Amino acid sequence: MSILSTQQLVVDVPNRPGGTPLNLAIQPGQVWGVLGPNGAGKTTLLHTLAGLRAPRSGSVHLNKTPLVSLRRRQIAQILGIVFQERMDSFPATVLETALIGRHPFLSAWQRESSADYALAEQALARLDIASLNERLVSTLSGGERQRVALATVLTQAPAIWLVDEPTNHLDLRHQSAVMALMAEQAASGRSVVMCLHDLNLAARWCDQILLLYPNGEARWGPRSELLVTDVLEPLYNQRLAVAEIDGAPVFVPVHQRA
Ligand SMILES: Nc1ncnc2c1ncn2[C@@H]1O[C@H](COP(=O)(O)OP(=O)(O)OP(=O)(O)O)[C@@H](O)[C@H]1O
Repeated sequence: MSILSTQQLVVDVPNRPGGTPLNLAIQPGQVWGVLGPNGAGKTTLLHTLAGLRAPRSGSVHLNKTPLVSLRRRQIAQILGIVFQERMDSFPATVLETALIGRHPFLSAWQRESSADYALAEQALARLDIASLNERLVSTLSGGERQRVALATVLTQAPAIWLVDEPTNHLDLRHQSAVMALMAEQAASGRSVVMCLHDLNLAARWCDQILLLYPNGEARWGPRSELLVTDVLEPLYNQRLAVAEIDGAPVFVPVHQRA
């Protein structure tokens, strides 16, 4: 399995002078939650970890090789990304879209094999959208599109998942199912890094936490050290109440009256 690491990484957030250099090692089996207020740089970090955006300084390594020295295809054989925003510019069906997950493993003119189709169909069934296989993605609801994006990466079967808001647009049952899928991926020796706004999903499903502050500062470590009100209230500039439910902390914003 693969290790994604950063050495003195400062992400290039426009108009921000600097930030805490990140020295992270994302190990197989780990689920990382990246948390922070709007604009803190979560998406920018994810794009930098994927090699889609150059860092301000420092570097990202995939299995000790600098990401910049790898070809996109080599990266895509190991690392899968679920973006927050998607441009579905080509008319494609759900099944055709999921099959894109196999493209890093095919040569330029090679057609998908029956094994590739089987992987895509299994992934779509796992995301509960097998009945939509023939539908054009452009006709799907927001939650259905989100599940197609996740099924495409599941078809890719990467060792490292980078996921921007995995539960975007999903109803409660599918939120829970997708987080369980991420945990399952980690349990099978893969690693998952996901940006989250929902502290309660992070508290239940992530074991490592990275907090990004609007001024570029960062803290990271085990969930038990960082998902506490003393740390989270200043991060979000928001008072929180906390209770334990079903074995995990649940955070609720407390309205401050003027
Ligand atoms: N191309 C760009 N030009 C100017 N500013 C940009 C550009 N891309 C990102 N930014 C700014 O960089 C900052 C970090 O953006 P980013 O999308 O990484 O934040 P985020 O933590 O993911 O936010 P959110 O929680 O709202 O999704 C934001 O202030 C954003 O406006």
